[in-house]
Amino acid sequence: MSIAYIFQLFVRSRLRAAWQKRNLLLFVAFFSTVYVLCTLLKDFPNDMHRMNSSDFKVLQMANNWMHPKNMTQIWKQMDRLISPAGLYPSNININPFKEAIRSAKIVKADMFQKQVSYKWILTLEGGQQILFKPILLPRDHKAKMCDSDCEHPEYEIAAFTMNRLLGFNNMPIAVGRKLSWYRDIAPVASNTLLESVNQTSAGDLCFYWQCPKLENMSYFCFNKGVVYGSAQYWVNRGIETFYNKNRWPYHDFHFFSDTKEFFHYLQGDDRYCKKFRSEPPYTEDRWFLHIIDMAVLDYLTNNLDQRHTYLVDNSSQPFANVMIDFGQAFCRAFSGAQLLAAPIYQCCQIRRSTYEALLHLKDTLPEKFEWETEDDPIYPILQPGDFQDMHKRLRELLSLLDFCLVHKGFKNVLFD
Ligand SMILES: Nc1ncnc2c1ncn2[C@@H]1O[C@H](COP(=O)(O)OP(=O)(O)OP(=O)(O)O)[C@@H](O)[C@H]1O
Ligand SMILES: [Mn+2]
Repeated sequence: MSIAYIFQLFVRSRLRAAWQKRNLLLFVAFFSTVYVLCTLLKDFPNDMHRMNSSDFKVLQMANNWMHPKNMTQIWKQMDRLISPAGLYPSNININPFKEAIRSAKIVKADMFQKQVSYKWILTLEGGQQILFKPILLPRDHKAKMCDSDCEHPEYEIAAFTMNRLLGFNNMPIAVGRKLSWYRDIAPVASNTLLESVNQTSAGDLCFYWQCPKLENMSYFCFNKGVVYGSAQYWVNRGIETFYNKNRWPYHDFHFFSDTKEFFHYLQGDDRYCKKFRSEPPYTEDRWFLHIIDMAVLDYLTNNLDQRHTYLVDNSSQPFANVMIDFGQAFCRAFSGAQLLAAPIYQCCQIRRSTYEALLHLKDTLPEKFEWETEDDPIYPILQPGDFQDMHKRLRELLSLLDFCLVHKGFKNVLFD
């Protein structure tokens, strides 16, 4: 046996060992890949909210993530995000949820005849419902009919956007949605909804509706059956409005109050605030500071209609504050706007996070608002005049708060 032969045997055995090891490596690599893929898929779509927008777009293109089989999961996940702190956490990307509300297939459509505004309740694939308020009135503010209680659903979207930008995160997600009556609604509509409209020879869908404060009914049409409106996530929890002695304590701060008395309080007298603070549940900071947050959003959007609304748990106990009902906001006919800020300037107390969000938005509001709404089917959500009024009111709120900070000191005004 020559040395060359022994060497050859040695080389061959090394090569064979290397080959076997390679197989082993391949084997390990294959199963690791399968394991990693399984882990990723297990959390999909649960992990959607951790993605940024570009990840989301890639995923959308690659996976058809709004496939019917994923929808139940998406809605379940949205429900799981609800906590006493709000309807969704601040640090998540809500674009996937907005997209789902805006485009999931409608499987059932009905009129929603609670309260007074014209609205539908739509069930989406996967079982989630949305409150859909069709836009009936022209978008320019000269044609506003808010003083007749006819609603502008686009303001629900504006209010939602501000609620999010202020970090409240307690308004159900509201986005614009474009629907075709013929394609999306008629095939799944209840008889009540079908019978409520008449089709004209031109293919428009028309109906009469009573705006509460108008003497006669108004006539509205969806041209060629195209319907634009606000689509709002329906919170599947018990929801209640806080009434006290047949009055609404939050409203006592403004337009239900005696005007003369109010101007007295405008001079910096906080007696009314003290009285309010002494009545449960407003003795508790959490509830009281929510009223201040409501006043911030109502003042910014010039909204009179909001009441203190909250979710209850299974034992009917208050669980989380929410904000709803901004369809009559941005009403120029309402002249007592400064009264909407009464809880703020009379009590001179506010969450530090709300104050800081207002400070931040003072200079960034136009770009932030644009960023949040630019892809909406009813963009621009606000007419330039309405937007400028809102920005002006934001600066006014900061001046009111500056006054408080100077007179009462930071530690008495800002709550952590
Ligand atoms: N997103 C939602 N999730 C769950 N419940 C909701 C939601 N939006 C509204 N509701 C319920 O439906 C009721 C009517 O809704 P909303 O206040 O928007 O109607 P409206 O006709 O504009 O009322 P109003 O006549 O007071 O202006 C609310 O009081 C609340 O109980
Ligand atoms: Mn309303």
